[in-house]
Amino acid sequence: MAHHHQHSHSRAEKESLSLSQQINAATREGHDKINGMIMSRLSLGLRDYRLYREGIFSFSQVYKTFEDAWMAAISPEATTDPRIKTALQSLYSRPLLRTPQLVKDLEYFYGGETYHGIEPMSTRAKYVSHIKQIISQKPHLVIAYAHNYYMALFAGGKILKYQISLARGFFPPRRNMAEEECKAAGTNLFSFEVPKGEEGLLRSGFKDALLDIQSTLTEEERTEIIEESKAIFKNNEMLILELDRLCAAMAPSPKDTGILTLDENRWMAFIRSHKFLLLFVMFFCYAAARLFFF
Ligand code: HEM
Repeated sequence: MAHHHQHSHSRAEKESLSLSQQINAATREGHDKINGMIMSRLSLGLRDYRLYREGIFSFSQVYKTFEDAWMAAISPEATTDPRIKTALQSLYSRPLLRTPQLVKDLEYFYGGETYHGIEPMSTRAKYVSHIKQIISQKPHLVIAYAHNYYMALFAGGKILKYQISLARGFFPPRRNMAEEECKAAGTNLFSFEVPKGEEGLLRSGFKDALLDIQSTLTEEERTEIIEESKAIFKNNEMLILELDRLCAAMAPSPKDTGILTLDENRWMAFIRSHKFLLLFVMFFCYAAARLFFF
């Protein structure tokens, strides 16, 4: 009886989950994995801004592609289904857009250097063409991209910004710019051009708008948004693995940033690289104990 009650209760709860909560629940595993992957690479990226800028270059391509596709889908001449067009218009908020902010970050980190384009056969390029194609076929999938890539900035993004701001000597000096100015010039990705203290309103504004429009979506569209969210986390992983290859080809300078990331892998790596030493120490202790006590 009690069991039955509990069961129906949890089912009722599940049915009342908002689309945002359903996305978060469906991507929890993927999220935890990417979270670990990014945090364990952060201290390396902060040793050399050339590694960090390679990373934000990848993500700038993602934001630019879905934001451009979004603008196209809600423009007056777009042929988007009016129902979806209205939904995408009500989610739109200019200060959320990351493309202009990432352009500023990249301009700062590249300075006078020539900015490389996107390599045709790269993971980035494939992800970009996937986003273009899927959004042109199913414009409601903009919601998956917007939810995951904007909400990310209000949780993990805050933590990243804080860690980046602590990194000593990370921000490359620029002519006529004090260190604080450099810091601001390189972290636009994580800042929103709204009056101070109103950032939370951007986040809640997006969530409220999504709550308002979710009932205008069909069951199938909602399912597709959840499925695409899972694909987004898989694709983020692919981007990170590509960055590993790209960064391995660049030699980071060995200076330490003093940033310790939450990283259990460090211990595993220590044990792996010192296993013979650890074995020897254990054997030695055992032998010493035998010698003394028996
Ligand atoms: C590409 C990478 C990432 C994406 C797309 C992403 C996306 C998201 C999304 C969509 C949420 C749910 C937010 C909400 O509904 O309000 C979230 C929550 C969160 N993320 Fe991330 N995230 C990413 C990386 C990270 C990283 C690297 C960290 C680690 C610092 C992190 C830490 C968190 C935390 C602490 C939460 C809040 C969890 C909660 O409230 O239950 N995320 N993220």
